[in-house]
Amino acid sequence: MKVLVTDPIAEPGLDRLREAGHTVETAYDVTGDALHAAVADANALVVRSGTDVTEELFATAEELVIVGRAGIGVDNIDIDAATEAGVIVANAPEGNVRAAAEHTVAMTFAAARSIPQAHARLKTGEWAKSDYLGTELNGATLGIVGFGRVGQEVAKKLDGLGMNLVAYDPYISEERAANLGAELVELDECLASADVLTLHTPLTPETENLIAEDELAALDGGYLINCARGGVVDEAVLAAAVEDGPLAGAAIDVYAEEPLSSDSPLLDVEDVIVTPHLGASTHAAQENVATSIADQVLAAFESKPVMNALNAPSMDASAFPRVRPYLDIASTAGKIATQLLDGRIETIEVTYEGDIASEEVDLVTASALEGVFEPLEWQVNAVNAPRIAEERGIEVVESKTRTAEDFQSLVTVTVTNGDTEIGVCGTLFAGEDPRIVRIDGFRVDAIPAGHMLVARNDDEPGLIGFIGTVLGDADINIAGMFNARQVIGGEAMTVYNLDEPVSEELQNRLEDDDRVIETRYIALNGTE
Ligand SMILES: NC(=O)c1ccc[n+]([C@@H]2O[C@H](COP(=O)([O-])OP(=O)(O)OC[C@H]3O[C@@H](n4cnc5c(N)ncnc54)[C@H](O)[C@@H]3O)[C@@H](O)[C@H]2O)c1
Ligand SMILES: O=C(O)[C@H](O)COP(=O)(O)O
Repeated sequence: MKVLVTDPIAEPGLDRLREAGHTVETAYDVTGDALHAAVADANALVVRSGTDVTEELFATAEELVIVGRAGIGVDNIDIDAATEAGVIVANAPEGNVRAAAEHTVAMTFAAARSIPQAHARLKTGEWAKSDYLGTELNGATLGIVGFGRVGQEVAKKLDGLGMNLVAYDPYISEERAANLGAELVELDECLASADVLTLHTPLTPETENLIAEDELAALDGGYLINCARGGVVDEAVLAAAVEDGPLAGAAIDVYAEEPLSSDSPLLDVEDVIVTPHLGASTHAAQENVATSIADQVLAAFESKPVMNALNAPSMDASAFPRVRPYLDIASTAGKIATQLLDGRIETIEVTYEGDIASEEVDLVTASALEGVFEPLEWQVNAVNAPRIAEERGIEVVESKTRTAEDFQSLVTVTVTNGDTEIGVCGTLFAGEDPRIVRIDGFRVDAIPAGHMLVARNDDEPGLIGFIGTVLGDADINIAGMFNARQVIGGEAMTVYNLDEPVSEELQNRLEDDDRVIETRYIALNGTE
């Protein structure tokens, strides 16, 4: 597999990929056509914030399985386009949290005590002691906008230094905030009470320019710290607010456009301190995020759950071995059910019975959907199958019961069109041997692999012989067969495992016999 790395990541991450036998190609500062050419045959793309991963890039990157973001923010990656293209997007949301929080604390002190300004003047020989009278953080109020991982880590650190904490975050509980000593408030109250306002939200349509002229006016006399994302605060307005407006100062690590242009108004204002997006730049953080992303790339290559996938079902790695064997059986049951249903699929139900019902089954359901859509879509996988269902207006239902008749675990995929429904039920004998045990209410025992023929016929003597003869005349060997009926002399279903495919012409020959109601040929794994 080829892993293309377009932003610098730490060597231990690259080593992990190489040691697993993959080719690692680095292409830093590459954009436009050169980037498109480099990604064309890549199976994984690893980035930080420096690469724009766009819809156009996904259109070029036909071999791509995963985009790994060695860090937190994914605003540079078009996740919707990735999902459409069936590509997993994963980040490393924990590895640089401490580094980002430490940088925020450093920037808070730098702003409150004018450290960079005083430093620069002393370096030029000026002893400007009387020009700098700072703000003491002990006893001052810290307003935190966005109380997630980094915001909470900053809260812990600055609480320890004697600051009072208020936080604005519409998506967390008051209890969580209170446990960390912060009072959860609305944005206006947060701005009004803060001496230092620190931003820790992602950049989203909702947070873009969240802090503009009115908000900075409300922060009257305070400092603004942004180590989250450029674009959350309006930079021109901020520069003016520090230059001769309501703010005492600002410390900024991230910008709407990076690298920051040399004509940015932020650079002209002495009390706006700037760093070039250094929040995650510590040895420890870079090693953490690089190895985390390498592990996730390797998991994706091996079709294992990707721990921090943002657009695909993920699961606890320790539970995966219990669920893994059901992925194939669910996908196969989905394929068979779809091929047996006449007409458009309107709903898909995935039912879990027995032991499997106690597991996390998102991944199994995604696999069942992948199977259902496989005959319909050119490129479908567990990442985009839920999206395909949604786009087609197909309702997906998941249900669980703890009992499973005579089996340890059963997974049933049922597809419906109006009043017609086809359910295909699979299990694993002895925990590993896949079997289809029910099709449309008929109890069967079929090996779900290779070439299958499902025949519905009258339950009459000689019928099985007739089908066997027709197949034999066409030189098709029967590897296995299971016949089922619900009542004697009623309708029967026979499932054949064959060594060769069955042509339409042969199916017509079978169906020309009045006793044969219909036949369906299904090609499963291993039939290429
Ligand atoms: N400067 C750096 O190098 C650096 C390093 C790490 C993280 N970051 C950035 O820091 C930010 C926070 O990272 P994190 O790991 O804490 O993310 P997180 O997802 O853990 O937390 C983000 C928080 O923002 C909240 N939020 C979302 N929309 C909001 C809104 N409209 N108003 C208020 N709160 C809102 C969410 O509820 C969540 O609690 C991200 O943008 C990340 O990219 C920057
Ligand atoms: O979101 C992040 O993880 C940080 O902003 C770090 O970005 P970087 O990896 O480009 O330094």
